[in-house]
Amino acid sequence: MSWREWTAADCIEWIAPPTTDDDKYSRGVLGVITGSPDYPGAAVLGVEAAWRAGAGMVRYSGPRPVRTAVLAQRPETVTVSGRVQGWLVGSGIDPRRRSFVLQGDLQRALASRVPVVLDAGGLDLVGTHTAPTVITPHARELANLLTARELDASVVDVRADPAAWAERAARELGVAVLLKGAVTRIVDPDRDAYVVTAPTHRLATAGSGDILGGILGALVATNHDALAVDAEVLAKLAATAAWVHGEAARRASGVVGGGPIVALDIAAALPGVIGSLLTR
Ligand SMILES: NC(=O)C1=CN([C@@H]2O[C@H](COP(=O)(O)OP(=O)(O)OC[C@H]3O[C@@H](n4cnc5c(N)ncnc54)[C@H](O)[C@@H]3O)[C@@H](O)[C@H]2O)[C@@H](O)CC1
Ligand SMILES: Nc1ncnc2c1ncn2[C@@H]1O[C@H](COP(=O)(O)OP(=O)(O)O)[C@@H](O)[C@H]1O
Repeated sequence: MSWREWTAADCIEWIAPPTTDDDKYSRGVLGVITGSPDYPGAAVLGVEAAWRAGAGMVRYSGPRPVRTAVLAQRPETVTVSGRVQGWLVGSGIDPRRRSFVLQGDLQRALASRVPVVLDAGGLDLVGTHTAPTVITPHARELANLLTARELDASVVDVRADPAAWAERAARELGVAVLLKGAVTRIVDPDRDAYVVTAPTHRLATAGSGDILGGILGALVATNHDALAVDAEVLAKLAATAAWVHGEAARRASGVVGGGPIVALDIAAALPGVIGSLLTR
């Protein structure tokens, strides 16, 4: 299998600017089930990134205190259920502590025949999906997921040969895989394989992966028409999300002379990155 470095030029096709005929629904509605009383921030970060990456609407579902935190940061967010064209599920959820209500919401999302981004505490739901799905593990999460499926892999194994394990996971689980790291690898079950090399290690900061989930969720929602006719688009959207994420972190850090950034800084830099892709 050959892995190709994904570039800015590759991203352009997947960054759809709104047109005269668009409204918030046609742009793409992202449904988000993330966060928990232990990790409310993960929900705030993912929702913020989804808005900043161009979703037409973000619908958030989660426990009341988390909803309150999400709305405090981003009052544009809708918290009633309704039609969605993409799901972002799992960031900031502890898979061992999912409530009955949450379990029902997750099952409905996975059964809804709408494309899904599965992150963190939603990763174990892979296999119950009914539409094109991309999982976004880091090395330890991928090792845990594979081991739970009796495909024994340690974090050391995954780190030693991330490409092979990402490919194996895509094949065995029937989903696109975005394996996070300083080099992010994206592969789909039909073997399209892309690499995104992070332009800054400042990305390695808590909550950065939650931001990536929001970007990818927004891209899934805004490209719902293309995804409906070709599931392979999902790997390209995932590679675009990783590239945009890295570039936003590079820009955010540049503003402070190459210094430290926090996850929300990455989200704040997204409109500039997307705008400059559109004017290339
Ligand atoms: N502000 C927030 O609410 C935040 C919530 N977060 C959420 O916290 C939950 C747990 O996240 P973590 O996965 O960091 O779990 P933990 O912080 O519980 O770490 C679990 C284990 O995974 C290892 N690990 C973490 N990142 C790794 C990597 N890139 N490669 C290999 N091993 C790695 C750690 O060393 C640790 O042994 C997730 O649901 C996540 O979405 C995090 O994103 C941090 C910020
Ligand atoms: N050393 C590194 N250099 C560049 N990017 C990194 C590095 N380590 C992690 N990343 C990126 O930072 C993000 C971290 O996500 P994740 O592991 O989910 O953390 P969190 O759970 O705190 O959000 C991922 O996009 C990953 O690719």
